[in-house]
Amino acid sequence: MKALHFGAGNIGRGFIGLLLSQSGYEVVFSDVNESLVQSLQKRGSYEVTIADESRERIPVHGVDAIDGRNSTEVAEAVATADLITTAVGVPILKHIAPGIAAGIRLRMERGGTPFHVIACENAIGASTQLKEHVMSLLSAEEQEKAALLVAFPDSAVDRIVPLQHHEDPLAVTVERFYEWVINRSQMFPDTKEISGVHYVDDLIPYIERKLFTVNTGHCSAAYAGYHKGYATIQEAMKDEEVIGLVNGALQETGSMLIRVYGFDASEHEAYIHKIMDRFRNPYLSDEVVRVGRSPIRKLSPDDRLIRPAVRILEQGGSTEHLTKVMALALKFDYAEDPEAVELQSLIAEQGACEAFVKVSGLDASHVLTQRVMVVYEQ
Ligand SMILES: NC(=O)c1ccc[n+]([C@@H]2O[C@H](COP(=O)([O-])OP(=O)(O)OC[C@H]3O[C@@H](n4cnc5c(N)ncnc54)[C@H](O)[C@@H]3O)[C@@H](O)[C@H]2O)c1
Ligand SMILES: O=P(O)(O)OC[C@@H](O)[C@@H](O)[C@H](O)[C@H](O)CO
Repeated sequence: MKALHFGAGNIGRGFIGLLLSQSGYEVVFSDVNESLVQSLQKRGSYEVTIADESRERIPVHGVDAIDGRNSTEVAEAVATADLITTAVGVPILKHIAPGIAAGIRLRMERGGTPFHVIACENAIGASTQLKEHVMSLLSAEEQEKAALLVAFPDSAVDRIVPLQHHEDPLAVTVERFYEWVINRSQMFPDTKEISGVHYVDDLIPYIERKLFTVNTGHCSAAYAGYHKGYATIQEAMKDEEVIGLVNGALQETGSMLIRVYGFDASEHEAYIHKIMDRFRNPYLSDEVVRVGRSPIRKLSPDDRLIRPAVRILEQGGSTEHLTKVMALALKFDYAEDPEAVELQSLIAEQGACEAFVKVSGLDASHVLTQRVMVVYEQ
């Protein structure tokens, strides 16, 4: 069984590639980073280290790589893979869509077997987004045929994998915890299961719980930590004010999630505590600028801040802490992050309110916009 995985980065190697390999797949990575591709081709293996007291080292053998810029090679790999996964970042999905569409065409011509494409990105409905990009490249007739050949089940992935600074470019250190949930109802029946994956019929409660707890809390620590001059999440999570903000934001999203999905309140509280402990993991060093990356995406309507806050307000709840995190996100001026640079220019040219309105999709008169502006000015 061959799995083609787009994105040989942190999650690609440290999570998805590892699990697929352990599940018996021969993993082929497609990446645009030439040196990464060459190292994987040359060595055919890499090592994952678990960030806890055990420092367990897990070898991943039998891997290969292709150059993601070589469209012929990508299409051929798509045409012959048993499974396709991605961990490239949501904005990159549209760039890998042409290769997938070309591979589907080849597969249709050759009468290939049905397969799944699973986007392992931090977004609601990432595989569905990828499907829309791919389908838009096929004719109406091809789309009809493709629907019988390829399905795009959505998924939720959770494992903290920081930026890696090892001598070995392929080595990757990850936390022990992981969770990979896939929407079974969007899959072809009788498909081989990936070991370690939790299959569910309704993914929405899982992806929202993950995104609005792990990622909401994480970016709260990142933006507050950056503002206070901390380099890592681990440093920021020693500051009582940051802890208070993270916990406050998670109590706000937590009350909303409990109300919408009927989660048990004490189990959800334990989930929050466990996540805050994961942020503190002393065996990891996770830079605030990684976790805060792409503030425009993080402040977009369906992401980890705006979507839960709007729903909380509709329920009559408090968004005091989330509002503060949004104002701090507007202050994230890290010069090496293209979205932070873009956001800061927007603020400089049009003012913070107009910039917030543009990225969040909310009106200037929306109560959330007004509250964020009050905190921002303070
Ligand atoms: N790191 C984490 O803790 C974590 C956890 C859960 C989910 N995620 C999600 O996983 C995704 C990847 O995150 P990451 O931290 O691994 O990022 P990363 O930057 O380490 O990896 C992304 C990889 O994609 C490659 N890439 C870029 N364009 C490409 C293209 N056109 N074709 C093929 N490869 C391409 C890059 O070269 C890079 O190697 C993101 O959506 C992120 O939100 C990350
Ligand atoms: O990858 P992003 O930019 O959506 O979010 C940054 C981190 O919060 C994220 O990568 C987490 O480490 C991960 O989602 C944990 O499962």
